[in-house]
Amino acid sequence: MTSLRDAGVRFGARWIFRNLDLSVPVGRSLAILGPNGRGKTTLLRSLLGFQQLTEGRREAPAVIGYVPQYAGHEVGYSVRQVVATGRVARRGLFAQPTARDMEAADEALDRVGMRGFGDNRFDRLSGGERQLVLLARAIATGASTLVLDEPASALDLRNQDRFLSVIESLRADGEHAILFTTHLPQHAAMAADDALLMFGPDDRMLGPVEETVTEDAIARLYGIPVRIVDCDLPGAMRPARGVIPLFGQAGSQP
Ligand SMILES: Nc1ncnc2c1ncn2[C@@H]1O[C@H](COP(=O)(O)OP(=O)(O)OP(=O)(O)O)[C@@H](O)[C@H]1O
Repeated sequence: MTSLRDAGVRFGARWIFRNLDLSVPVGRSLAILGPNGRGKTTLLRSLLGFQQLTEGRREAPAVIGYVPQYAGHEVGYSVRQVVATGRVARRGLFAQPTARDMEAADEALDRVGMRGFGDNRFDRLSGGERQLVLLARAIATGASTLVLDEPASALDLRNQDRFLSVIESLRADGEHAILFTTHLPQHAAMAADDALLMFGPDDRMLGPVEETVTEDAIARLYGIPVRIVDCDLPGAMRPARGVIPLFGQAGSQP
């Protein structure tokens, strides 16, 4: 279980969030939504223990799989080596990957559809390819909690679909607690059990996506009207949910 209790973070005089109670048990996923600068990364960093809380308490497992918003360049390392670092991290700074670590790295790469890139140099991958590799690295840690900061921001539509399937399979295996931030409410609707909508430091909505990712709530969050469309296509594994932003209509909002 990863949780925050009565948590708050303040930078100078500005509270980013406060009075926050949040817990994500194994077997569930939580999407965190909010406009730019609202505090999503600060919240994830607080959950990871990288950001000290100004008030409140944090409870988390010793190892968390983390996909940062911006990756270092890892100059000269192969994709497999980068993914394998996810496994050795828990054994100490100077540990070397074993044959089993490399095997686990390949399995994780398989899971995100990047096995064929294993021998490529990580620093020569595209932005979207790197995001998938970093997701594989987080999976390869074997951690039960995965914290993903905008993990799909550079992915094309096909790879967004792949990413959503990976999250879904991690959720279905009942062995992971998953938290991710996103600017795409449809990703929350498709891959999360619960959503946290950050309206302001002390103003938020937290609950099942069916109750939180609604046209009214998303319009209030971004100041843009949206329409939510459910599509139940014949032969599809399950219904799809789309959130369509009505660009150019913000002025007509109350
Ligand atoms: N260490 C810090 N000191 C002071 N202010 C900070 C610090 N870290 C973040 N901030 C500020 O806190 C606010 C929240 O930042 P954060 O990165 O958490 O937002 P975000 O919701 O993740 O934004 P985005 O969607 O643009 O990635 C921003 O205004 C940022 O400038």
